[in-house]
Amino acid sequence: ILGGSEAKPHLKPYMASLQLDGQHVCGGFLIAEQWVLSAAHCTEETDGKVFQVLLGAHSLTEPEPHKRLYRVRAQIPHPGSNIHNNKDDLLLLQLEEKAELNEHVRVLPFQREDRDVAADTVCEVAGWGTISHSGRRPNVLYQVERPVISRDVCNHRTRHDHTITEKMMCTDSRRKDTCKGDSGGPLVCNGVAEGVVTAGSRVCGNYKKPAIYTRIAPYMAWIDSVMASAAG
Ligand SMILES: O=C(O)c1[nH]c2ccc(F)cc2c1NC(=O)[C@H]1C[C@@H]1c1ccccc1
Repeated sequence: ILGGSEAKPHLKPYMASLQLDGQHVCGGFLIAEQWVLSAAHCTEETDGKVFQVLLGAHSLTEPEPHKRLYRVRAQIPHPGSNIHNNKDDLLLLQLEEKAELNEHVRVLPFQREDRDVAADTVCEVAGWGTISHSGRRPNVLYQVERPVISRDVCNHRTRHDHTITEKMMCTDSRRKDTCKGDSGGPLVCNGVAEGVVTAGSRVCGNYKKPAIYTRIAPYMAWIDSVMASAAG
């Protein structure tokens, strides 16, 4: 997160850290007791290794009473996701067991109505991603508020040049922005998850390259069917 601030501990109890060998790789968030939503690109350089999911954390390094690392039973990237573009950049992770819900671990509802969030709506995004242009990695959760920008502005030739589909959305990236390591985390607007930070590599904090999110509502049927088919 660039230009943001340390999150108030445990005010985002839905946040997940996807880890490999104890290292944070990407963000994610709890959409059901046994399911975390993240970004498919985050599995690219993991050569088939399975993530572990840290829930209930504020600090990645300090011991905290409600922090718990969960094993993952299944990792399901959206079938349309691929390494060449940002399309369908979603990843569902089924935890080995239901997460123990409490003040520090909670499910975040996602938007089920497929309608664009109005431009200029101020949303918030959090993560353990880089907090400086030099690539400094925080050990605590950071957050930042960002206004939504219209798809037309985001698709401008000098911005993302018509690559933003109706299943994506953008936020202004002038100074305050998401960055590497924040991918997979939720864009929360009025208390509801509207988007997932895409994990395609992009420059951060440059107003000419707005942040891109996968909108969640268009994938409601896929999410529900995966969770229903693997239930039990
Ligand atoms: O965050 C992303 O956009 C992104 N996209 C990917 C694609 C493949 C992939 F193997 C990883 C990623 C990845 N995450 C990262 O590189 C994480 C490791 C780096 C990081 C940054 C800040 C703080 C901690 C760790």
